[in-house]
Amino acid sequence: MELFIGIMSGTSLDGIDAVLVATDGKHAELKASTTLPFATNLRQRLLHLAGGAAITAQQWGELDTELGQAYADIVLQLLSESGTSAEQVRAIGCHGQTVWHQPTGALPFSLQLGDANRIAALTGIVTINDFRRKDMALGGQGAPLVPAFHQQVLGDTKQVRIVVNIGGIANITVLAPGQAAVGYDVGPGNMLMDMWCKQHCGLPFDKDAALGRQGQVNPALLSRLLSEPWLAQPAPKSTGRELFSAPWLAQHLFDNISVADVQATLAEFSAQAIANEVDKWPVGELLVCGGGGHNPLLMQRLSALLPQWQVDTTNRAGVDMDAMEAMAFAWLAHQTLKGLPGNLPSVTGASRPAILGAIHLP
Ligand SMILES: Nc1ncnc2c1ncn2[C@@H]1O[C@H](COP(=O)(O)OP(=O)(O)OP(=O)(O)O)[C@@H](O)[C@H]1O
Ligand SMILES: CC(=O)N[C@H]1[C@@H]2OC[C@@H](O2)[C@@H](O)[C@@H]1O[C@H](C)C(=O)O
Repeated sequence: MELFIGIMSGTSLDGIDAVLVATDGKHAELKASTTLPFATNLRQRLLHLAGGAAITAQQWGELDTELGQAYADIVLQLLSESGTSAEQVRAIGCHGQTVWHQPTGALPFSLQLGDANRIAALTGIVTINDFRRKDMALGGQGAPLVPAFHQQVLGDTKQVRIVVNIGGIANITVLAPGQAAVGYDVGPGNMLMDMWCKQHCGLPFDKDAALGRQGQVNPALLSRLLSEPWLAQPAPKSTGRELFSAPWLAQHLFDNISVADVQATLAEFSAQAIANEVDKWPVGELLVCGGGGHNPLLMQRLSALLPQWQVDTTNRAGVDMDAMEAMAFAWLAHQTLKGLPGNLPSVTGASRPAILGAIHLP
C-alpha cells in the first residue's frame, strides 16, 4: 500500500477536507484527516460565483491562486498533524472547488478552481486535479465520480447496497451482487436547507435540524418542489447550484409560510428526492455518507420513507462517512498515477473508461 492525500471541498462550501490514505487501488485505509474552514470572505465570493455572478478574468485568476494556496495549506497541516513527510506521499488528488458544472448542452464543461501547480510547488508532492473533464470529453456527465470508489471499498456485498452521499447535492451509488455499479445525482441534499437557514437565521446550516424540527411540512410547497422536471430525468445525470439556486427556490415559495415550515419542507424535499430513487431498486441496505448523515431529521425521514431498508451510515461498513469523498480523490490519484481508469461509464455515460486528471510535478 502507498500513501496518497485526497482533498475535497464540495458544493456546501463549508470548507476543505483532506485525508491521508494508504491504498493499493483495491483497499483503502484512512490514516489521518483534517479540515480547514473557508475564510468568510472566500466563502462569500465562492457562493457568489456558484450563484452565477459574473466576475472578471483577474478575479477568476486570483481565486484560482487563493484556493491553490488554501489547498497547499491544508496539505501541510495534514502532514504536520499526522507526522508524515512529503516524501512519504506518492501523490495528492485534489478535487478543487466546483464553480460551474454544465454537463449537457452544446458546450458541456465542469470547472473546479484551485491551482494544482501551486499545490505541487508548495508541498513538494505530485498533485493531480481536473478529474471531470476527460469523462465529459468522452460524452459523460463528469459526475458523480465517487461511485467507482464506493464500488471498490463497499462493492463486496451479498445484498443490494445503496450508498447515498448527502452533501450540498445528494448522489446515490447502487451496488448489487454481480452487477456493474450505477450511480447518479438525485437532487438537493443539504444545499437548499443551508441556503434557507443562512438567509433567515444567519447560520451556515440548521445544526441538528433545530429549526426544521420546529416546523411542519407544507404539502403545497413540497409538491411544487418535487415537480421540478430534472428530478424525473433518467440517469446518467448530475446537477448543482446551477439548477438548485436561490432564484430556483424563490420561484417556488409563496407567502404565509413560516421560516420553520420552509426549513421542514426543504428537509422533506431532500428526503423524498432520495427515497424516490432508492425505492426504484430491490430492498437492501442504505448507507449514508456526507454531512447530511449528521442531520437527525433527514435520517429519521429516510428511515420512515424506506421502512423495509436498513438505513445507517457508511461507518457501519467501516468507511468514515465524513472522509468518504476526500478518500475517493486520494484513490483517484492512485488510479491516475498507475495509469488506471477512474470513471465508470455505467455511471457517467462516458463512451469508455478513461484515465482521469492532469498531473502536476513539484
Ligand atoms: N449536525 C448537523 N446537523 C445538520 N446538518 C449537518 C450537521 N453536520 C453537517 N451537516 C450538513 O452537512 C453539510 C456539510 O456536508 P459535506 O461536508 O458533506 O458537504 P460537501 O463537502 O459540500 O459535500 P458535497 O461535495 O457532496 O456537496 C453542512 O453544510 C450541513 O448542511
Ligand atoms: C460537479 C460537482 O462537483 N458535483 C459534485 C456535487 O456534489 C455531490 C454530487 O454533486 C457529485 O456529483 C459531485 O461530487 C462528488 C465528489 C462526485 O463526483 O462523486
